[in-house]
Amino acid sequence: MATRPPPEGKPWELAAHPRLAKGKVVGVVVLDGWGEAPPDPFNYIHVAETPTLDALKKGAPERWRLIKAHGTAVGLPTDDDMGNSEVGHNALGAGQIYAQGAKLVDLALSSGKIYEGEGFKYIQQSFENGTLHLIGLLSDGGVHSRFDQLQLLLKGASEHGAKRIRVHVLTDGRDVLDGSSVRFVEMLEEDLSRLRDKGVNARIASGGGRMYVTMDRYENDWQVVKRGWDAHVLGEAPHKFKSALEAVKKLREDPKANDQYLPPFVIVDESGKPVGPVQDGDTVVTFNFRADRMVMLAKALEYENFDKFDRVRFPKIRYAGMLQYDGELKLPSHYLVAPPQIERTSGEYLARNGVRIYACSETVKFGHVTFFWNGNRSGYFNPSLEKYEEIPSDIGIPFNVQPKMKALEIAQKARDAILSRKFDQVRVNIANGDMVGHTGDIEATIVGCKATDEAVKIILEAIEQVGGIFILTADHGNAEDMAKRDKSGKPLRDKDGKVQTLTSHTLNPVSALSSVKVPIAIGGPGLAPGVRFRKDLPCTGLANVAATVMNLHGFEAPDHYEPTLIEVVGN
Ligand SMILES: O=C(O)[C@H](O)COP(=O)(O)O
Ligand SMILES: [Mn+2]
Ligand SMILES: [Mn+2]
Repeated sequence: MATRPPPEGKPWELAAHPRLAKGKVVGVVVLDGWGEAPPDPFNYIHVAETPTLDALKKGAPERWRLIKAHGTAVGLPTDDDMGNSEVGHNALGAGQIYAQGAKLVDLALSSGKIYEGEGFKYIQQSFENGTLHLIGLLSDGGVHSRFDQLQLLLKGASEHGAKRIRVHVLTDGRDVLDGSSVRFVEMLEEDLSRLRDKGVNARIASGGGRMYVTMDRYENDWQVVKRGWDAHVLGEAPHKFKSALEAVKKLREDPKANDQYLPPFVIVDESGKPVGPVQDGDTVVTFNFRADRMVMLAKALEYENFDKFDRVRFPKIRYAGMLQYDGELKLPSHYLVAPPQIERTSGEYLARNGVRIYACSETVKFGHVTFFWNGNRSGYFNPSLEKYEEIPSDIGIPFNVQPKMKALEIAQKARDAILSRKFDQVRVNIANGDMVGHTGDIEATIVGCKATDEAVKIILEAIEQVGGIFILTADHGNAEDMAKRDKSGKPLRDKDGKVQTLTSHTLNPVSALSSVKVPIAIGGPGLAPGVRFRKDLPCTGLANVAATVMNLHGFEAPDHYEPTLIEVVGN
């Protein structure tokens, strides 16, 4: 991975493409969670009415194809790893494949290097007298965290001196099946009991469902993080239990309960006292490797000056992230594993070559099309050439209740940006396939997919009006398959005969189709007539898109980029 290192010291100037003109407006549309799968009653993209997107597929066979969006094609440890927004947008924007957080943590743990690094040495200093708190997502989804990494870290930390450990668990049900929280808590309790046998005072101290407690992103709703702070740090929550297993089982008895949205809880001792609030002299590690849903908590844990909610108490702790979550903000300042150094992204190249860029999405995906796209870098490369616009997402309402989300608003902003002719690239992320897909609500997902199609129509019409070019793709799958399946591809049913809903991103279990592919389409009146997708590149993925986009802007891509998907034939 990252086989061809970026050319240090090489010029930033891009050569002109020999056949493609500069100066066309290029609309770059990323449909979030929009994979390609065979027609099927659980393929809600197929079930929904999507005439605009259907026309792209049927209308121009040389300008529509599939590319890989999961596993090693996006820098994940194996091809059994489903894709996600972070690695997807990193690959789309960077044009190169980097070993991603999940893999870097695996390597650091298996080699033991994690325990030799500055970050671990820093937290280790508090092991003698303080408690080690581990906060993160309890899941084997491999998107934000992995259970086996937590297990190794618990074992390794205790072998390296941690005597008192408290784990604060966020239940998933989004990247893994709803209800799996019970099994994960059971497995964690077994591990902690083994540690106790070895004399380590180890317990689960608090928890809650990831979407309601702690793991908000892009500052959509600080109340989510406050609920986490109260439970994990202050030891206060509306629900108190003697054990985490009792907590998840009891809280799930509510017929509307769901792992993603479990209320916050704390574990208390016989006298009703919380077993593990964070105190002065303690250490906190947030064990998620992925940044977006840990940055807000990291700010609360690290910043002396903080006004997003009343922390009540700001304990003097040593805090480290599994990774550094924001390289620009240097947040957190201490971390156990160095994040991938994603360099020379297409955004930076294009800005340095005078391309004016507009990027837009709604809050829940805004960082995807800016921060992730630009290699986990916040801010502009050149503020005089770029404009990033965020449309506030709905707060406090699940996306199945408002499944159209802000698709139309994003499309209208994109249309205005295209028609203004102030920008050469207008880039958007349309979130519905993913965000509504994660709710597992069938009817809502169909509405969301239809809204996506309508938004695309608006953008393509604007491109048509200015004689521009569009390139449309996705970052990973989600809404195209919402049934959990057996190895033969047959939907799995629960004990009542109901098909089990797949709320996660997709990974087709059928061996012959075991890769997840997303569509990519190009077109628009500005596209030179001889442009078509190459046929000599059978193994392509999201990382091939950046070179393609550069070509559409009239530039050759740098040599170290994954190859372009297009060629120009004829005269
Ligand atoms: O954070 C989330 O919402 C999910 O775990 C992954 O979805 P995303 O990769 O599309 O953001
Ligand atoms: Mn996504
Ligand atoms: Mn998602």
